[in-house]
Amino acid sequence: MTAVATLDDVTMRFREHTALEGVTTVIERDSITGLLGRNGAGKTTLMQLLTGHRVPSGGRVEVFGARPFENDDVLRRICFIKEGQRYPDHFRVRDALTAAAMVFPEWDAGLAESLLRDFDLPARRPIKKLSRGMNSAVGIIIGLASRAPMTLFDEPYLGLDAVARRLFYDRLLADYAEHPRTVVLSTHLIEEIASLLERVLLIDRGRVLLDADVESLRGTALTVTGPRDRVTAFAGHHELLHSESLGGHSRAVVRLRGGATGADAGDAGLSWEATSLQQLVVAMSLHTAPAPTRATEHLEEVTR
Ligand SMILES: Nc1ncnc2c1ncn2[C@@H]1O[C@H](COP(=O)(O)OP(=O)(O)OP(=O)(O)O)[C@@H](O)[C@H]1O
Repeated sequence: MTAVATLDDVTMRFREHTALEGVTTVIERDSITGLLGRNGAGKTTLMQLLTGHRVPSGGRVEVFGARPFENDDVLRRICFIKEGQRYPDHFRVRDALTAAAMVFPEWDAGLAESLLRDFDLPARRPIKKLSRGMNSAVGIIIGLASRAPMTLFDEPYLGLDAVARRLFYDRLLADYAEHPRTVVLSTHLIEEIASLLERVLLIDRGRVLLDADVESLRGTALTVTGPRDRVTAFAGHHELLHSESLGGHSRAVVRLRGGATGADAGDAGLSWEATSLQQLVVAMSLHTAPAPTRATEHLEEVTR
């Protein structure tokens, strides 16, 4: 594994708010990493650190072996497509592409033209007159045609319809296969992009909750259902992420320990199914959310 970027014990504070705390991770060369997490988890902040838009309050960020902040040698190898990207008021679609062609050394004009056709974008229309989804498509075209060694997409699909999103995933995968590079993609549409991802970095309230190879995650999380006592007994041997009960029946999401498999759940008299990446992310994020009982206790304290 070769690292393109490393974050070492990184903290980012905004006055009294800590957006990231003790984040240590590696972004691998030529991989597609999904940056996941709930609203306000710290995904955009992490991308801003990787792209030199911010300097960490603590710890060290390195990209291509150096600190990215005000480092042209690093920054010219990075393309950052931000959520709701803005362009100069007078820019037409064509102007945005011409400007991008000057900024990115690996720019592929042929790819940009074919993407323009794919997304059905009018090259001469002023960008401020584009619909929200068309505006997002401009960012996606720039991100893909830049062929930047590290490309970051921060929730790139505001307003994009399902067909255009599918187009994005297909074109990304096809171009990535021919021109491997490092892609980091933040999204809430986990189910849609799960098959694209090679790595997943899950951030929860500023901390890393999961940093793993997607392949290695497969089969390690199960959703088991059955009589409550059996589910409880089985979950006791593994890491319980989430559970719900109705009458004497329970359903639980567990991360397996000790090389266990679905067959072990079957032997324990339970029904089981593999947990999808989305289910796993939701269960893990809920697992760390403040417990309702604690919130209630706090409320009671305040009322008293
Ligand atoms: N400039 C800032 N000043 C103060 N707080 C900030 C600033 N930028 C971000 N934050 C806070 O840091 C936290 C992380 O924000 P961030 O935008 O990184 O989250 P996110 O994971 O990208 O969220 P979303 O999925 O909603 O886009 C949030 O609580 C946010 O309010």
